Amino acid sequence: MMLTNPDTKYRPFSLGVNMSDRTWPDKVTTKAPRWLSTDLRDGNQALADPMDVDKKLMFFKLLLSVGLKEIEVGFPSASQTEFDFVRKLIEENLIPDDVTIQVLTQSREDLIKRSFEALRGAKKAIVHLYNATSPLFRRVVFNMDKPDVLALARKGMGLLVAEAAAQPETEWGFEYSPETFTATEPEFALEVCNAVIEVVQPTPLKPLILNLPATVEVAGPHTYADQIEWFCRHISKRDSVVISLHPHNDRGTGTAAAELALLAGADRIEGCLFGNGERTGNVDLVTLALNLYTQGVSPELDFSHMREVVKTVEHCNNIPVHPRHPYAGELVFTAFSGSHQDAIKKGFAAHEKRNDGYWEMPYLPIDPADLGESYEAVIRVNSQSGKGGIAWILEQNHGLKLPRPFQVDFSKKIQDITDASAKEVSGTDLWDAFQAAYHLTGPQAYELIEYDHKGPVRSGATRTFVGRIIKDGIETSVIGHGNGLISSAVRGLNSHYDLGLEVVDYAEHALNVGSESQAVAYVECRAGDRTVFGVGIDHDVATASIKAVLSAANALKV
Ligand SMILES: CC(=O)SCCNC(=O)CCNC(=O)[C@H](O)C(C)(C)COP(=O)(O)OP(=O)(O)OC[C@H]1O[C@@H](n2cnc3c(N)ncnc32)[C@H](O)[C@@H]1OP(=O)(O)O
Ligand SMILES: CC(C)C(=O)C(=O)O
Ligand SMILES: [Mg+2]
Repeated sequence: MMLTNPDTKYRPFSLGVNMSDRTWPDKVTTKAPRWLSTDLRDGNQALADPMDVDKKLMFFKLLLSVGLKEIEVGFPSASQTEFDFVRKLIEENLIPDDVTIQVLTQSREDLIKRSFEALRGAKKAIVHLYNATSPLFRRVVFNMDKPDVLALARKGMGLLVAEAAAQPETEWGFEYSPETFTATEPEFALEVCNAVIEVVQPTPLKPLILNLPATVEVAGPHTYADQIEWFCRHISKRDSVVISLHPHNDRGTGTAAAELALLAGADRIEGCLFGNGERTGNVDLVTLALNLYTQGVSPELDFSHMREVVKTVEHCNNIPVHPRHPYAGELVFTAFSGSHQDAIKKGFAAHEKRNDGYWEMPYLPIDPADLGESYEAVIRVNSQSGKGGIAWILEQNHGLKLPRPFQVDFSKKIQDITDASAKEVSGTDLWDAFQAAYHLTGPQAYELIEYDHKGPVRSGATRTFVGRIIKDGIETSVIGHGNGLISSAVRGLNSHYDLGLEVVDYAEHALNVGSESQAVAYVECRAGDRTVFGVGIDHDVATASIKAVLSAANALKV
């Protein structure tokens, strides 16, 4: 049972810095940060079955296709697989010149040496060393005082510098993480990082990466932003350090934390695609990048092949991407509900009319096409749907532009189907239902064989419709007079079959689907107190209109 009194079990976060003069809330992000993917390290270490070399390579290639330039490829001292993967990348020359690989190590001499062994012969590499700095870890995990922790960081970074000097053929970069940064006293985190700066002696041309992780997310995103702004203000040699973020998502605010901390002065973000990673995951690079994109800022990452990205990541991680995952889930561009569909349909029409390129679409913050998605999934129909969505699908798939009263009529018929089935109706089902509802397929009481239309083509002149119609299996000749094709046909049908049909509205348009050019005609008819609708499709627009009248006549039989 849930405790009613968490205050006897949990303490509120209290290591915040005093930042009443914070400046980040007024800032705007105008350029992409440096990105590092840690899918192959932090993501991988969180999998029940870590990736083998083949999967790591597949993921690595995917990251290259997305445009990642810094990739943490593993923890080579952890296992043979991790070591072998780094060797493979180097020995088989699989790392493009503009890409830098990074590896992680603890501050332990044997592990550091093994990491450098793994990296031998690399053109460029970043060695990333971490040790936890927070009071809890000092007390419980390391049994160390602050000076011991400082010494551990200094010693490890000193070893990195020495090992790098012994392998001068590689262009080295160094990264230091005070693990559990957000839960560390800010002054102590600063002291450790300044000590590391003393050891590494970075310069603006050879900067040190200081990665400030929310190893476990323990406070709100605004607190992380304050911590980062405070750190940026106080760190020595700010021009010689790259401030990197590494948010995890324990409170579900990893993305917010990264975005606010970026405003607070950070230069670089480490995370994983779709937020894989320890526990609730690392911050999601896809969401961060596309959040920038939809603000008109190029993230310098390419997700125009999103389905392929999702498929590969799902395969390598053996974890599905949630159907509602921002930008990537299979349902995120889909509206089932009527008012959303109506707004989207109107949005697309307005977009086409405006033709200024700007994306202003109700309910769709990004153009699915930018992610390589079609518009097919944008509207799907179930019992929550309305006429607009149904009309959209018929227009997208079959080119039909149903007049509004026709939309209302067909939507009622679909509602009956979805209410009865409690299921989604596919585009194919919708088309089948349309053809059946308006007698384009299936048994028909009235069927046109051929017709002729005679008489002077002049305004007000009487013309004659002569048609051969099959009615309930019996062929009949139908003759009617009127001042137009439709009126003469309707009169003919009324006098032969006593239908009492009256056309109250008519519409037609060309139908270009595939290579075929056809015409479609719609009629709305009254017969006594009944209103029926008819549709006809033919290569010839006049024939389409006769078929539409017969379709309405068929509706009277139902
Ligand atoms: C927040 C993060 O993601 S940190 C990265 C975590 N990733 C991983 O751990 C994945 C790879 N790790 C591994 O495969 C293993 O932990 C190894 C190979 C690195 C080390 O394995 P082992 O030598 O068996 O050590 P094990 O992990 O059990 O214990 C950790 C020891 O290292 C110490 N340690 C932990 N972190 C660090 C560090 N950053 N620097 C120095 N020592 C550390 C611990 O205090 C403990 O010391 P103790 O044995 O004196 O108590
Ligand atoms: C190793 C460090 C950067 C880490 O993964 C974390 O603190 O979450
Ligand atoms: Mg991490």
